[in-house]
Amino acid sequence: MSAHENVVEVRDLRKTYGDVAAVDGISFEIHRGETFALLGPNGAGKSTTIEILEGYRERTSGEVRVLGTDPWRASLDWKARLGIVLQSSGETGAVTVREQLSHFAALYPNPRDVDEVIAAVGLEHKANSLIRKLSGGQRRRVDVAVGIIGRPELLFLDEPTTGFDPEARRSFWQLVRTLQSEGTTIVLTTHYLDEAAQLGDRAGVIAGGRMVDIAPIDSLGGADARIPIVRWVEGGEAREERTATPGAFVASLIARLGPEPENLEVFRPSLEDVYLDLVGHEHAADLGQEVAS
Ligand SMILES: Nc1ncnc2c1ncn2[C@@H]1O[C@H](COP(=O)(O)OP(=O)(O)OP(=O)(O)O)[C@@H](O)[C@H]1O
Repeated sequence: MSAHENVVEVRDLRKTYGDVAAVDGISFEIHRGETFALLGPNGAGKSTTIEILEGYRERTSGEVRVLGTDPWRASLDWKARLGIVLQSSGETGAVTVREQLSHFAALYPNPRDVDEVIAAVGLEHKANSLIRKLSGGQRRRVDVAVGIIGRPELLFLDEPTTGFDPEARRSFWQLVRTLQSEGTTIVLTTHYLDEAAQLGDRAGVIAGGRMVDIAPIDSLGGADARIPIVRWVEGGEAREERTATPGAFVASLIARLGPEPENLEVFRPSLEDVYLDLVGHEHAADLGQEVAS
């Protein structure tokens, strides 16, 4: 069996801030050409991990290799092979969209065409607008454009679609699919589980600085996580049964309780259910906020 080429290799990574272990001994690999989603609640350690991979933050201990190099000791040539879309750029921009992209394009050895990138992020009609006059979602698209202008081998997308309207998210996903088809390796952090499911090949779930699961997205939580659940109320009490044969189980309930068991429902746990189980229900409120915003 041929081994995957690892673009990212992390072994027992730790990062402490005083007494706080922001990242507490995580290990994972990312293969060339895959999209790896890093999931986890607020404060889980995702940004710290990503910033260490990008070479922005020094680790406390552990082994890290990104494109074969230790990011903390990497050269500018190495940096030119990465594309980075930070959580927020703080970009106020007294320049136009086209000027900004031309500026960044000039820093790379083999940049993409500026106008093609502007079109890819759907900003053709804003190419000559000052960045500070754009809406929040439009500025975010400029961040994405800057991230891909250098034709990166490895692209980091840290909550890329926060603030996008639904249509803009769909077109962003389309853009990511194009990058995937060109062979770009992508590290994505997101609180939108549908985004992870749409774009990710595998996901790592971090909680409290530890990797609680790492698997292809549709296998997260293990084989049993998506076994259907039957819920009903019996004698005033909520009951629940996990069963691979829900039809037969409901038939047995009907035989016992009559044709309409109270509050009967049968459902297969969604990715969100599996995720919440993995990170613990105390984090459900964080996710709720993200979904609602
Ligand atoms: N510069 C810092 N100094 C001290 N503590 C920090 C620093 N940066 C992060 N932390 C702490 O480390 C932990 C992990 O933070 P991190 O930003 O990596 O989480 P995250 O998973 O990216 O969260 P979010 O989803 O909110 O972006 C948190 O407890 C945070 O308060």
